[in-house]
Amino acid sequence: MADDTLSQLARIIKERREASAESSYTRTLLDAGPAYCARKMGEEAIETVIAALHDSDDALKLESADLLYHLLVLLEARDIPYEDVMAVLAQRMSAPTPAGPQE
Ligand SMILES: N=c1c2ncn([C@@H]3O[C@H](COP(=O)(O)OP(=O)(O)OP(=O)(O)O)[C@@H](O)[C@H]3O)c2ncn1[C@@H]1O[C@H](COP(=O)(O)O)[C@@H](O)[C@H]1O
Repeated sequence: MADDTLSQLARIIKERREASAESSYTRTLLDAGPAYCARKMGEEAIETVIAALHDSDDALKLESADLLYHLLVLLEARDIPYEDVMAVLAQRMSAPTPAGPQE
């Protein structure tokens, strides 16, 4: 279900390449290019860290949603299919788990 939501959002973001910039925030991000999208994602990552350290669970959920959206936009800006990232994760799940940090 959650994975389905992400894949649907990735599809909508791709479709927004054809939308008008006036009607679509995503289109304005894509028009600004990968470097701008990367900067926006970095800002959202920092806001997520701050929420994790100082804010409520609800605030962290909202920042996490912003972060996931901006990551998907960045992948689209770089023409990297969302499914390729999922394939990397799936491959890791089927591989032996690496050792964790040493004490
Ligand atoms: N999931 C999201 C989503 N999450 C976060 N955001 C936007 O990401 C921005 C968060 O960045 P900031 O906190 O920096 O907000 P900001 O200061 O307004 O942004 P800037 O002016 O600095 O760019 C906000 O404007 C949020 O509205 C999103 N914008 C769109 N979507 C989805 O993307 C799809 C396409 O949206 P449109 O492109 O708007 O049609 C739709 O399904 C939307 O629900």
